[in-house]
Amino acid sequence: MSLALTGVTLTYPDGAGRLTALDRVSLAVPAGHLTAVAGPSGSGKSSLLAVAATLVAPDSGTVAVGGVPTAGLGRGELAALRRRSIGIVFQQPNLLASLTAAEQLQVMARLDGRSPARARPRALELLDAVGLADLADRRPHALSGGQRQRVGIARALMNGPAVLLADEPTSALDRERGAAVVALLARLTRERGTATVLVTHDRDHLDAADAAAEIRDGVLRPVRATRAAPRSP
Ligand SMILES: Nc1ncnc2c1ncn2[C@@H]1O[C@H](COP(=O)(O)OP(=O)(O)OP(=O)(O)O)[C@@H](O)[C@H]1O
Repeated sequence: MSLALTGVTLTYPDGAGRLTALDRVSLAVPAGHLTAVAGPSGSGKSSLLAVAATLVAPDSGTVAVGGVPTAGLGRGELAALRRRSIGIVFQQPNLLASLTAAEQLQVMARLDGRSPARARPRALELLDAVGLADLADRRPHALSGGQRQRVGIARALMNGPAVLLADEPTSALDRERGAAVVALLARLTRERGTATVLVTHDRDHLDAADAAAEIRDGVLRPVRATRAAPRSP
């Protein structure tokens, strides 16, 4: 299993007591599968991704990324695991204003201690995969919101992660462009073999996923078991 959360409970301080953000959550995502998790505001979606991204350690339960249990790892080892094995797509892509689309991706290689210049062919290949081959040298101000989000998705794949985590990547887009971004995530998940988790408040996006779950008050419930995703025509 490329991503496995088992019995994960996460609490936050809340006045004199604790607020349970995740309540014994288990989630297993194999390589090449997209799991979508829908839930209303405050249900625990961001907390779920933060734990899966190894940014927050759970109070109890275990997280394994690419088959590696994270519990015994130190800060440096966790940071290396995140750089190499986890890609994150944010609500807003937060692109750097002065860099072109290709350079946004090449920066990822630099952060991993590799040459940005040598990473350019891979950056161009990924921009092609997200439908932006012709826009590689555009800066963010000259890209639409949907195009910027596609750059964010390509950037998340730059280091060839085993796990791809997408935090409401459609929230700043209209319905049509949002659906296109989810379809793109589903296709890239199959093509690149990532274990992908998409969290969303929009239940309509569940249909595009291989497996669907719902989260409420920190409790995760499957709404549809794993099935083969519909193939795009
Ligand atoms: N750092 C924190 N300290 C205390 N409570 C927190 C903290 N972060 C989140 N919470 C609480 O934990 C619960 C789950 O929050 P979380 O951000 O995971 O929900 P969400 O589903 O992502 O919400 P949204 O869709 O609004 O982003 C909420 O009740 C929230 O108020």
